[in-house]
Amino acid sequence: MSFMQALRARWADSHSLVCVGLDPEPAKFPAAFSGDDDAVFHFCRDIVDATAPYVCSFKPQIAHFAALRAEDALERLVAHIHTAHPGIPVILDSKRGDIGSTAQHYASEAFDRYGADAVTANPYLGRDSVQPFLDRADRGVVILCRTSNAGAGDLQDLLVADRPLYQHVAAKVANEWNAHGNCMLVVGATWPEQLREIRTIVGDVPFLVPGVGAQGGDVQAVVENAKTADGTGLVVSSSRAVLYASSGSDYAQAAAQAAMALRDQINRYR
Ligand SMILES: O=c1ccn([C@@H]2O[C@H](COP(=O)(O)O)[C@@H](O)[C@H]2O)c(=O)[nH]1
Repeated sequence: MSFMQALRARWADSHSLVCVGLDPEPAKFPAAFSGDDDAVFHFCRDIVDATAPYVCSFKPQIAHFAALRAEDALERLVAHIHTAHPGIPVILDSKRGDIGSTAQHYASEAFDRYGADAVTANPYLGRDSVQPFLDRADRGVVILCRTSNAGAGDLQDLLVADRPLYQHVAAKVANEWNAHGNCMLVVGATWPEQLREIRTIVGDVPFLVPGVGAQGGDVQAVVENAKTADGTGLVVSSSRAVLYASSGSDYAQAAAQAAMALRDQINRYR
């Protein structure tokens, strides 16, 4: 089954558009993990197991593992998700992009080393830099379009032929780069108007939407502005608000509660 087929099946089976982001920060782990040499894996595994019933996907962010020299924990975590929770796709958030010969290795890193079902990619080197990802038709390619951060507009809003650059990215991905039907776009929850504009440009291309929870994005505006006609089309990602919902011994239950509450909040507006 391809990534897109798996995502659609999971949207239906879980009745959830929630993606839990896996951004380990040991300083925020509960006290029980102090002295645990494999704390990154154990903490993330507990979060995955507790939140799995409420999610359509998981999104590990690679820098959070690499900075801790925990790439091995990331490999084992993705393998754990596939084994313990088959059918839940994993989106590796690595925002890669380089000349084609190097991008080939980034694609292999995401899909062959880590076993991700999809990967985030940076479009600003152009199509050849993303082609090695696009060519893996069974995997997803999630392309940065209008990011959630405060400075997103510095470059993404620059007018090119009378349209903001992010709209060119949206149109190019939807009309040219999505030949295998394996593309998604990153559009931040913090930009409701842009969510609506981009949905108009790209039809049913799914969005990965970070920025709810810790970044303050408005869930109602996200869903109402960016869902597709069938009430799907969105992978709404939250990391810190779920992972660190409690720093006590109830961390896993608190994470499950936060994921479930986000699922229910989203579903109210679908
Ligand atoms: O535009 C973007 C693209 C990616 N991210 C990533 O998503 C999570 C957000 O974490 P929260 O704790 O839910 O704020 C993080 O991994 C970012 O690197 C993004 O925020 N915005």
